[in-house]
Amino acid sequence: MKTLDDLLAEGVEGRRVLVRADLNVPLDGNKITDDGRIRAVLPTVRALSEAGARVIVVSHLGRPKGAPDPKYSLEPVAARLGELLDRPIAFATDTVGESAKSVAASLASGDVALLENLRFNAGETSKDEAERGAFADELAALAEAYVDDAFGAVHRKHASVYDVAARLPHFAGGLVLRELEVLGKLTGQPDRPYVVVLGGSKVSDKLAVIEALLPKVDKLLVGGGMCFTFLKAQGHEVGKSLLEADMIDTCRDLLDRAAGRIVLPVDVVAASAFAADADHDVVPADGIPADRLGLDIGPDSVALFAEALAGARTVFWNGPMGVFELAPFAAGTRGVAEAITKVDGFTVVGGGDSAAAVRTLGLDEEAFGHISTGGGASLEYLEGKTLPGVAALEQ
Ligand SMILES: Nc1ncnc2c1ncn2[C@@H]1O[C@H](COP(=O)(O)OP(=O)(O)O)[C@@H](O)[C@H]1O
Ligand SMILES: O=C(OP(=O)(O)O)[C@H](O)COP(=O)(O)O
Repeated sequence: MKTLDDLLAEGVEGRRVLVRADLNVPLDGNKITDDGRIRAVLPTVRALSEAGARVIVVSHLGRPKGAPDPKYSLEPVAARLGELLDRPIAFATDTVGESAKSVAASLASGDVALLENLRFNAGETSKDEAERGAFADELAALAEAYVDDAFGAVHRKHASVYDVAARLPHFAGGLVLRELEVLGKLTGQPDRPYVVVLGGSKVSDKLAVIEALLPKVDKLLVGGGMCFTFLKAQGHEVGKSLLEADMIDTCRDLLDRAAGRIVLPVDVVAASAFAADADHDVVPADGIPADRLGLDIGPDSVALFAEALAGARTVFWNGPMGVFELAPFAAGTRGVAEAITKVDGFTVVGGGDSAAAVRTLGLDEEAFGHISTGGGASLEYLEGKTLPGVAALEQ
């Protein structure tokens, strides 16, 4: 795999370099609540800019539906990137249209541009190879070399992650290399007990991973939006909680095969609405009222999870235990995160929101062995899957 250092050694003065970053940061309106993913890619952007490249950064933000949606504009990210780099950033209001072309053409050596959200274009995430390829052609036409430093998106077979690499000389950025190196420690023979903690809201993505991960781990603790499909599979009512109805049978099968290694919450903070000021109570996990939704794990669950973590030698955590962005539902995430910081072993937390939770809840970042920018990407890597973005860089 060629790397950014190889590209820098070739010389980039005056060359247009397309940098795929994962700038999918959490937003509250248009305010960035955690800029960790922007900071993570700064060394790459800075190195290219200082070497005289014309740097064109691209990223997705959220999951817009293949068309422009102002809610998911990268404009606030451009402003923050400019502040952190301490230089003006040219922002294109489209990704491969007139604005992007004119911004790319107007860059001088060392200049940095950010293009609008890749996912405003249906071709980016299309399952149709020709449609994806056509979009990748347009992206590739903007530059002469491609650097992938979007670790958080390397598990996606998307145009900017996969197809564009086949169209330009391609190089792995420092963030991607470092993440693969550190996470590699978990793919061999991790010290045991090996405990994985899963939560968050990308339920269908992550349920698919559990199957492959289960034989490798000693305990799998499931909280967040993930746990309700399992609770339902055990025959409990989950009210209006997040539920992946077509995965209930899969969860039942996983519970049967896990022989007690899957640990579920025993209590839940159930709320009348998805809002900070909603009525809420701690209820038993098998007693969620029909008109309520579970927005956090309860204190007994935190204690149960902490007990399972206490003797662990290796821990991987992805996905908040609750809606930590709203204060009444942050205790579960905080409690489990604190338990992980006390583990005497190698601990990794991965995922845009999980890493943001560590920082915004004021936990000690140094107490974790590694904070990864990728949740789904880390999980699929741990699962032993070939990640499309990595495969594309290797070809
Ligand atoms: N019980 C729940 N119901 C709905 N959303 C939840 C619940 N628990 C956690 N979440 C949400 O999950 C989101 C993060 O999920 P995800 O993207 O899977 O994690 P990560 O970015 O760390 O990989 C957070 O925004 C959080 O509010
Ligand atoms: O936030 C991300 O992943 P994560 O929530 O698994 O950490 C990445 O930006 C990938 O986003 P996606 O899951 O919408 O493809």
